[in-house]
Amino acid sequence: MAGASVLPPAEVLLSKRVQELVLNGEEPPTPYVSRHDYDATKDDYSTLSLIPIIDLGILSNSKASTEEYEEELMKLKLALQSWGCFQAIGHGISSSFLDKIIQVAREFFEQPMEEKKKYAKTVVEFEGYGADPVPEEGQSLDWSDRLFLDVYPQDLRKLKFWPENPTSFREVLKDFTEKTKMVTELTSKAMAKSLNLEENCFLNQFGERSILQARFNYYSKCQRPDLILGLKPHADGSGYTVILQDEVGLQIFNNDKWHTVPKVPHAILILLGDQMEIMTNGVFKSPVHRVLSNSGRDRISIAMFYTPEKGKEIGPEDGLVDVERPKKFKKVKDYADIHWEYYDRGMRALHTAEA
Ligand SMILES: O=C(O)CCC(=O)C(=O)O
Ligand SMILES: [Fe+2]
Repeated sequence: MAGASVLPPAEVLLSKRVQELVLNGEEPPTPYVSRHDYDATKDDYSTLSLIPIIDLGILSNSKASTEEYEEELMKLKLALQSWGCFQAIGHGISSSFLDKIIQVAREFFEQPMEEKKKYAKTVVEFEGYGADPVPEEGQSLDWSDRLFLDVYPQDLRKLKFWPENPTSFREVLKDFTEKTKMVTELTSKAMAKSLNLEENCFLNQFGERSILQARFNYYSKCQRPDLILGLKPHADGSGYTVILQDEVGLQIFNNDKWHTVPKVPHAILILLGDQMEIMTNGVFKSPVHRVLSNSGRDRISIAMFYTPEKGKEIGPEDGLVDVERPKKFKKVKDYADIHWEYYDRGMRALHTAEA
């Protein structure tokens, strides 16, 4: 690691992209060191997990009550109780489109720095090209670059941050937003049905102006995957998050172990955030997850955060509260803001919503 006696403050480091450090052949500066569990005798990727694969195609016809449908619904419920995530197939987005958006994301990140910096954010903002906002002193930094954009509702789009190159970027992202909305509708209904709730209950909690934010993540190759993480352990503050990945790297913490999310071609990972744990009164889990860095290859992921509308109160569904399972959470609004306050300090915010 760089052995300078005066550490550059995070603000200075974050004004430079990880991709720049790599291109300049610089060693990872100390604030990026965050990993303490590396075991050289084990292969990091060996615990390819048994994260359930759910066919949303089977669940898309909510009137069907075939054996196959009931079985898939049960699988979905078990997946979200035990893992808080699942790999969705039969989601209705074509493989060629998924390849296209990953390709467009890759083309964006592979451009020269000056082109990407046209969309640069400051170190305290969320939206735009750069890194997460500066965390509190002492918190480690992530070995990644990202482009973060509000994509829905449409009037919240700030096009000054939307790349014009590659030329298809904006169109593809608009399309992907529409398609992701369809997937969230299907998923929200299926989750409700799996819990014997009215199928629109979660959609109603998210509200008409439910939010979608896109985060394009680029994880550069890293010389020290034993010490440095692509993304530090966290749970999402969203309702839930829809994730595409072009390579393995994402890990879910479950039963005291990290499990690597395998690459299932053209599957989409649906990962619950804290707000779904609140709405389900703790029946479904919001899993802690992280991203490894890798010395051999880079990685692209696209995360779409699906979050209840601004200012809307959400809380546990009545149908999931009874004497045996008393209300675990209170009603909250704009939980994502609280989530970020705690995230900056390397903490989870879920306890602030406890009843
Ligand atoms: O890169 C990934 O696979 C996951 C990204 C993630 O967890 C996030 O952006 O919150
Ligand atoms: Fe996440």
